[in-house]
This record gives sequence, C-alpha cells and structure tokens, in this order.
Amino acid sequence: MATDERADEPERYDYDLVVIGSGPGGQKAAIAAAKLGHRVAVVERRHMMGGVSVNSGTIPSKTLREAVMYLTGMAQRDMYGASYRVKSDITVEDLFARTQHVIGREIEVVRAQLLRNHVEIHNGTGSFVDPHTIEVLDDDGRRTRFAARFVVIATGSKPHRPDTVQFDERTVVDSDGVLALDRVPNSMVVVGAGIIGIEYASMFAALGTRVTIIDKRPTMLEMCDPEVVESLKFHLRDLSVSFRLGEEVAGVDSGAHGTVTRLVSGKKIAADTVMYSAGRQGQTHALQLEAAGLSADSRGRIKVDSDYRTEHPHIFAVGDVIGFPALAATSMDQGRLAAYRAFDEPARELASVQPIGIYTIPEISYCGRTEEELTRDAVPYEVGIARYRELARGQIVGDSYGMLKLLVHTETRELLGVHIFGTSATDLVHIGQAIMACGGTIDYLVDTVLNYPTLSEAYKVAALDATNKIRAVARFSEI
Ligand SMILES: Cc1cc2nc3c(=O)[nH]c(=O)nc-3n(C[C@H](O)[C@H](O)[C@H](O)COP(=O)(O)OP(=O)(O)OC[C@H]3O[C@@H](n4cnc5c(N)ncnc54)[C@H](O)[C@@H]3O)c2cc1C
Ligand SMILES: NC(=O)c1ccc[n+]([C@@H]2O[C@H](COP(=O)([O-])OP(=O)(O)OC[C@H]3O[C@@H](n4cnc5c(N)ncnc54)[C@H](O)[C@@H]3O)[C@@H](O)[C@H]2O)c1
Repeated sequence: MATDERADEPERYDYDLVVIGSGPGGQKAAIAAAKLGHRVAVVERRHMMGGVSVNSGTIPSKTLREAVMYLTGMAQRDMYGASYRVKSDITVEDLFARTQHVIGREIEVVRAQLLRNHVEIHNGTGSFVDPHTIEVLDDDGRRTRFAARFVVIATGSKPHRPDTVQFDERTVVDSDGVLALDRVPNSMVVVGAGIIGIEYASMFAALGTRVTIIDKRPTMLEMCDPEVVESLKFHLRDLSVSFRLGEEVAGVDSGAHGTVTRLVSGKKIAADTVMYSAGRQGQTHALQLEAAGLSADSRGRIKVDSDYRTEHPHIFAVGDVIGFPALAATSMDQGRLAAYRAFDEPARELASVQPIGIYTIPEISYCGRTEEELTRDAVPYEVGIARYRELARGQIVGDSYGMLKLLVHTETRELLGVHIFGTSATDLVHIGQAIMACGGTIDYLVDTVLNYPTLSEAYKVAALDATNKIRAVARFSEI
C-alpha cells in the first residue's frame, strides 16, 4: 500500500473530504464526515442528485411496484376476486406520475440534508488530476479543480450492455430504459433472471404483459430458499410468465413490429419489448483513475480492503463500484464507515447478519443461513413454519400464500435463518435479524407476547412449530 504523508497536513487542502457520487454510499460518507466537523464536498452530475438509487434504481423501481400493486388491485384479489382492478386501462402516465413525484421529493431530501450539514455540492463530472486533486467538468464545459485530503469514490454502477445487442431505447432497453417506455407492452422478454430482471418481470406480469424470462443459469435467485423460489415461480406462472432457464441469448433483432430474441438453442421468441438485466458494471470510465495511480477490473470495479481503502490509503471506494453485495442498504453503511476510517473515528464493523429484500410480487426476504448450507455443514436444525392463511392478519390483508420459515438449531435452539415470502416480508425480516444478531434463541419468541392480529405473529407460530418438532424428537427418543 502506498504511503501518503500529505494527508496529515489539512491546511494544504481545499476540502478534508471530496466524495464523487451522491448515491447512498456518497451521501452517507459526506454527512458522516460533515458531522465530525470536516470540510466536505460532493461531486455529482447535474441531473443525478441522489445517485442511481434515486433516479433509476431502487426508488423508481420500488415506487413503480407500489403503483402497479395499487392500480392493478393485485393485493386485494384474494378478497374481491381475480378480476378486481382499481383502473382497467393502466397507462405509463398513470405509473410514472407516481414515480416522478417520489423521485422529485427524494432529490430534495438528499440535497437539503447535504446543504444543512454544510456539504458543498459541485455539479459536474469528477475525475482525478493526481491522487489529491479532483477536477470537475460541468455541463457548460467549465473546469474547476480542488485539492482533497481524503477522497471517497462512490460512483456506483450502470447496466452492463453486451456488444452484440443494439439498444434502441424503444424496443430493446435496459433497466434504465424501461423507465422511459412509451406504453405498457403486450409482451416482453426479460434477459437475466437476477434480482432486477425478476422484480421488473413481476411488475409487468401483474400489469398483464406476457413475460418470458431467459437466463443462462439453470436456476434463479440461487441465494434464496428453494421453497420460496418455487412459490414465486408458481405465482409468476399464474400471471402467464414463461421461464427459459439454462438458455443463452444469441442475439436480438428489432423491426417495425417488435423484436425477436434468438437463443443459442435455436428458439426464437417474439415480443414487443426486450429488457436486458444481465448484470451491472462499475462507473469508473470518467474518473481517470490512472492519474491517481489506481485501476479498475474488467467490470469497472475498484478493489478495496476491509476499511474500504484503495491502494492509496487516503482514497476510499464504497457502494456498487466495489461490487458485491451492491445494495443501497449496504452502500450507505460502507460510506459512513469509510468516512470514520478516514478521520480515525472509532466505529464498529457491520453486523454479520444482513438481510436481503427482493421486491417481487409477492415479495421475498431472508437473513442468515439456508437449509442447503446447514445440511452441507452438518448443522442439526429444525424448521418452524407459519402460513399467512392461518394468521388472522393474513386473512384481513387477503394474503393466503404468504409463509415464514425459521431454521432453528435443534440443540442450542439458536435462530439460524429466517426466510419469508409474502406481504411485508422485507419489513418482517428485521425481527429475526435482531434476534440472530443478539445470538438469541426461539425461546424469546415463545416467551414473548406479540400484538394481535399482526403478521409478526408468524414468528410466534413458527417458533412454536419448531419447538413442537424438537420436543417430539426428544419424546420419541425416550426409551
Ligand atoms: C432497478 C434497480 C433496483 C434496485 N433495487 C434495490 C433495492 O430494492 N434495494 C437495495 O438495497 N438496492 C437496490 N438496488 C441497488 C442500489 O440502487 C445500488 O446498490 C445503489 O444505488 C448503489 O449506491 P452507490 O452509492 O454505489 O451509488 P449510485 O446510486 O450508483 O450512484 C452513483 C452516482 O455517482 C455519479 N457518478 C458516477 N461517476 C461520476 C463522476 N465521474 N463524477 C461525478 N459523479 C459521478 C452518478 O451520476 C450517480 O449519480 C437497485 C438497483 C437497480 C438498478
Ligand atoms: N431488491 C434488491 O435488493 C435489488 C433489486 C435490484 C437490483 N439489486 C442489485 O443490482 C445488482 C444487479 O442485478 P442484475 O439482476 O442486473 O444482475 P445479476 O448479475 O444478479 O443477474 C444477471 C443475470 O443475467 C444472466 N445473464 C447474463 N447474460 C445472459 C445472456 N446472454 N443470456 C441469458 N442470461 C444472461 C446471468 O446468468 C444472471 O443470472 C444485483 O447485484 C443486486 O444486488 C438489488
């Protein structure tokens, strides 16, 4: 690792910290440093305040999902019948009005938070001139330079576009382009069954689009509980989604009437629209990393150590630009920790139990270990299950398919994993996460009174189920 003596002479710099990128990682790095009393600047392109997260990633996709859920009446169909709808002819204007409203509000929140913490905002594209000098090129071609004691690179990621595919932003789009479609397509091919692909596939399927999902891997969402993935596939098939897993795309042709996706296996699939969600790559192209003596890998990602430091101890990188797990949730904490590490502020590592939330329809969330991992590692465990249809709140909200599964160590009764499918899964998971982070057992859930009727009650039901099974093994083992 290179050493840098100048970092200890704050008066030589215009700012103590310059953050490039205002997504979740950059925002939290900037605010953490400002709260410590340092002089901080954020560099961001004029129309991207809030980052990919606010403008084309997390926030628009989750708002779009909310609009789809509301307008299609999807969540109410158990109650009012399969043909229930709030609006029969849903247009992109209906959908994107809500998205634009939320994006606008979120941009204002981000800007206001930075400004009230005295963080200066420089609009433009940032690049390195040398390891301590950042240049900003604005939309009018003006260049400004300043010296930074520390730098946090939080430039995020962009969709990966294969060279073999022509993106015309009309019929062949990526996850940015899908937010600018001029109509809800009748049919759509989604290439890539990662989280982005499956989330958008669910939304369009709920809108009535005939969706075909293609992925070269034979299985999808491999990190999730297989039972949960099976349930999701069942629901998606029910919405006319077709799966072509274990199939690779050879190319996409687009013409006046639509698109034809050619598979390596020889199949052809016609659709109005093709959406590519075949991974993302780090946004490092404009940074002139070489001027700082840094480099990125072939997917544009920057290597960091456990403190988020690059090869130069005064330059940190956080968020999507460092790769896995590439979530808004984790990027925020990485940014905060990078700022603390820079200024020697004591801070603990992140807790090892982290949740994953997948906003499909229905949603999925989990934390901790899967049955597959526990079996592989020969950890003795029992499964406790609660089905939403047996919870009063499940009936009230009209969710008859939801399920919560607890994985419990049969000897220590420790909670090892939580897997949830159904309404509010991404919120509910945090109860299990808290118990696991404290090394808790399911006895906490058995001995605790929970509000009734709630979906949280699923924890109690599942804990009792696991307890009964563990007790049965003990009883049946008695001689
Ligand atoms: C469709 C979609 C849905 C998602 N849903 C979720 C979700 O539900 N939950 C979740 O946790 N995560 C989700 N994610 C992931 C999440 O959006 C990212 O992990 C997160 O945005 C990464 O944050 P970041 O701080 O790395 O920066 P980003 O949000 O990627 O922003 C980086 C910013 O840096 C700016 N920048 C880049 N280069 C320069 C430069 N040279 N000069 C100045 N500025 C520059 C860019 O303009 C951009 O604004 C989703 C992503 C996508 C695409
Ligand atoms: N709810 C959330 O937390 C959330 C939501 C969306 C995105 N994200 C983040 O965004 C990141 C990117 O997501 P993603 O879904 O784009 O990427 P991904 O890398 O997870 O999935 C891409 C998929 O595309 C497939 N693929 C690639 N080329 C193909 C081809 N030619 N033919 C067929 N299949 C092909 C790959 O096999 C892979 O399964 C994820 O890492 C995730 O962390 C998170």
